[in-house]
Amino acid sequence: QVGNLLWKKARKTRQLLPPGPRPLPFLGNLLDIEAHAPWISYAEWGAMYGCDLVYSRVLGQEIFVINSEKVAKDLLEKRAYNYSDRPYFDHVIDRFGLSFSSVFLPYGDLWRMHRRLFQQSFRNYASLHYRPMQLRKARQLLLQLLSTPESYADHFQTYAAAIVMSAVCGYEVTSCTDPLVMMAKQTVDLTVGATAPRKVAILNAFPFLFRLPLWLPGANVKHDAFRCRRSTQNMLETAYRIVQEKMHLRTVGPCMVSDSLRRFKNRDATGKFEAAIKDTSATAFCAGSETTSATLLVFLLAMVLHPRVQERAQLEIDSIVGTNRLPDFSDRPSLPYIDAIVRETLRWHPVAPLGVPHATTSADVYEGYCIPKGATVIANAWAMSRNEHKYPNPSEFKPERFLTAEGKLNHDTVSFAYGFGRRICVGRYMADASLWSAIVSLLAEFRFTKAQDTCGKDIKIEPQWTSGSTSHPLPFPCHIVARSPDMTSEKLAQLSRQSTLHRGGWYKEHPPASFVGPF
Ligand code: HEM
Repeated sequence: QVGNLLWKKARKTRQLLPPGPRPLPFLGNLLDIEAHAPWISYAEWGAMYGCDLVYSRVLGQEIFVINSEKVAKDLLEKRAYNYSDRPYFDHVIDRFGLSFSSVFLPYGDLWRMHRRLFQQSFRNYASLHYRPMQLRKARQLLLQLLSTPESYADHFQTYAAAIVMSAVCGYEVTSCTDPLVMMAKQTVDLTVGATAPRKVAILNAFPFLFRLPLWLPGANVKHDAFRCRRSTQNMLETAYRIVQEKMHLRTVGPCMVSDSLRRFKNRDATGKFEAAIKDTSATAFCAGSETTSATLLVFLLAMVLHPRVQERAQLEIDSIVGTNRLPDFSDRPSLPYIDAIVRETLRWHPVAPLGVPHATTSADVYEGYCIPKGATVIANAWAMSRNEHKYPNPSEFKPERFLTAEGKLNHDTVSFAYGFGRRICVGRYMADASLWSAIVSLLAEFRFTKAQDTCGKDIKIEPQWTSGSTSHPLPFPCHIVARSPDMTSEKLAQLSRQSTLHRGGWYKEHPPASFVGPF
């Protein structure tokens, strides 16, 4: 009650509100926000008003944007009990068939059940089990890239999806035309488009758009919603069915679904619990594949634009690993520059620039500013990545930022790229290992340069970025070539087999105590 009164007063006087451009009646600040890159508008407001917390209203939605890690930690972590809900865009989430997703669940018992299912398989030590599989997939990625380098974006997507599908339901992806990969890709594309912040705000404010006849302009929303719903439904059923069939045939290896079913076999595996298993698997397919492949695209762009970084990384790999085998996780502690590249990639262009919005469960006051119950609270990872004090010349790609004077990794893990508090990304340990294994393997075997035109001149790259709930570079022209001039698929496959045999015992000899990861 007191919170509500305070909020009414704050809205009226604007004195207790964080700074932000004055909203128009009804539309609010819709027109002040750059549609393609809202994170840039919010970061600019922060700089303009000299405040790390800015306020905007968009079509009746109260939005508080956090532009610094300090404020994000103060609110989303230290006051996590109040900042762990999600804004409920009922019209959008339900119509697009996304209410299954753990990412959008309100903070409550069902979310806790989902989170527990994830944690059992993806917490830091549990995710170590997936490392041999991640390396195997990284080596498949090398082979695919060697045969069709121009399809690099598809290969990254297949790599990311193959890891998630293996970890979640023990499904082995064989090629980029795998039906489950195609299904996941279609669902992810539709979901990322559906959850673009501006679109969500508009559809939430004008739910009648879902009811327009299909021939009217703007009515494609209805069509998209239908496709998205059908696609997510397919995903939900498919993942679960695959595991059940495999369990029936006793061919399923360790994976999230089979582990959950086994762990809870004495419980009633129907109803709520069964639904939660289906929902978490489909969530992982969507949340885990797009983000990882998008980050690999950012990495590739950075390598093409920064040949010196690439050379230094390859020198490091050659001196530690040599050229007779491929790198593996036992090399990780000796390759700090590679880890610095992983971190700089996450920082240089965070693929979830606005994370996923949190929401308050009660009204709050922070540094004299009033934040109402049900407010949307966004952690602007993009603004955090542009912090000039922490990252001088932030638009430059400089992995050295993450190294001490002695060449060791510093303590900055760029954790803001994975969100904050109780809703922090539950797949971050697995994501980190997927990024590392792909990046180190790619650098060990390939050289990435600008493509050349018919006159032999470098083609200038002007990166175009996608916009939605995630952002990554659209495919750009580049030249990907094996470092060894006589490399063939057979030789690469042989190298991969040798490396696996050579280091096969490592995981047994090095149980979780040697966990090397960023968190
Ligand atoms: C580079 C890869 C990845 C990035 C950058 C990333 C980033 C994020 C971010 C920013 C959030 C929102 C956190 C918040 O609300 O504060 C999130 C949530 C989430 N991520 Fe990831 N993620 C990645 C990979 C993965 C993977 C591999 C999985 C699954 C296995 C996954 C599963 C999830 C789930 C389930 C949530 C929702 C958590 C919740 O609401 O409680 N992510 N991720």
